[in-house]
Amino acid sequence: MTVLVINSGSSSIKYQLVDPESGDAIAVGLVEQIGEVSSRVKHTYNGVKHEFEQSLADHGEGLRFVLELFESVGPNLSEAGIVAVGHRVVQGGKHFDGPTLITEDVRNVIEELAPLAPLHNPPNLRGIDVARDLLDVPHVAVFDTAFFQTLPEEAARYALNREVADLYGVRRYGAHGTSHQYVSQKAAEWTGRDDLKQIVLHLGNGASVSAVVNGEAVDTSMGLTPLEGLVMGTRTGDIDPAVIFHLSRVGGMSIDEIDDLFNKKSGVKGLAGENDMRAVWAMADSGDENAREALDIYIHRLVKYIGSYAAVMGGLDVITFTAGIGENDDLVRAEVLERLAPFGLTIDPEVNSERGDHIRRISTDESSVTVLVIPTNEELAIARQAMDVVATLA
Ligand SMILES: Nc1ncnc2c1ncn2[C@@H]1O[C@H](COP(=O)(O)OP(=O)(O)O)[C@@H](O)[C@H]1O
Ligand SMILES: CC(=O)OP(=O)(O)O
Ligand SMILES: [Mg+2]
Repeated sequence: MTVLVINSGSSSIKYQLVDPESGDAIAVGLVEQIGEVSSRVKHTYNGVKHEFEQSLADHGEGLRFVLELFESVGPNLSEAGIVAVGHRVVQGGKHFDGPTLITEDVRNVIEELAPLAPLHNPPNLRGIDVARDLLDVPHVAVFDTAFFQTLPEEAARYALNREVADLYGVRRYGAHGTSHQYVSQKAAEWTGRDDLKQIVLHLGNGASVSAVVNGEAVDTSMGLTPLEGLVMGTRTGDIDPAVIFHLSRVGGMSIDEIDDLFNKKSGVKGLAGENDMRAVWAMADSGDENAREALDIYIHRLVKYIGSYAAVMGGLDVITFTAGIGENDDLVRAEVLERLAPFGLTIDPEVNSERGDHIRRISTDESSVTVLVIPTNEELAIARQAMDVVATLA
């Protein structure tokens, strides 16, 4: 019994054929640079990595190519015992508080919500359409926003005119919820406690932080769209909204140009010229002042959120780092935690510099807060949630 999981990002598709019970991945793959002159595809099956360079105009073409790879390289999908396809969908608005069977109506709601995740929902939808066309099994949407449906009103509502906000559905929906939920549950299991005050730092290309009390989210940094909050690979995160008025009135920029600037040309890339943290550290090490400043701004924003979420929760037991940067970048972790030393956080540098896919505690026995590194696994979480829906269909 297997589930095919499709995670379409703004310019990539991550996919896994996974056994939801054991958690074993039978095949995993990644399509990158979709829409550019040449896209890169990596497909791993039976321990062998197959790589391709291919022109793939959009996510639909990308997914078709992937499904053909399963035929040519394997495993053959018609013999793989697929019982469901799980789709990551970033924005579910107020409509969905859990995994949902994709019907025509559900598909149309995901389409209507596209303006609230313009970089994510359209590719999510292309993946859904192509996969539903080619694979005749239940398709389940797992929403990034679902875990944040419990946010208290004080965290979810902006101090924006109530009538306008309600008319246009303007509130904070959050994102990356599947990861925040998976990782916070793992932290509870690891510590053997479910009464924790936790901060989860999901630091990938997109990045967000959540405050979780007793397993429920009470605040998170992404808002109406995945643009709010932390400094990200290419996104500004928090910024005074008056910057938009200024760039429009004084800079003569259009709304679409500002949207593109904030989402794709800002963040670490807009400050340092590169968005991969490995490149940014290398630049900073060789004396590039803009790169060093980009890191300082990135770390400053993280420290600010950690402090404010500890205050919101009235205490803090566990901080967990996850996703590409959170799991792999020991220098970011060390600099963030160094700045929290006045609050009694102490770090074990040796454990912090360990590499690998294992859960580890990087704080010392004496530390006032337990600090963990926990690899996220959105694909496994999506597969298991898809199975929960399939179980209700029998
Ligand atoms: N060894 C590493 N050291 C530092 N940063 C890393 C390392 N590996 C990956 N990253 C960072 O992780 C990012 C990708 O994270 P990921 O969670 O896969 O993002 P997304 O899901 O948004 O594509 C890269 O852009 C890079 O900055
Ligand atoms: C919501 C979001 O930012 O997702 P990603 O990190 O995959 O871009
Ligand atoms: Mg991601």
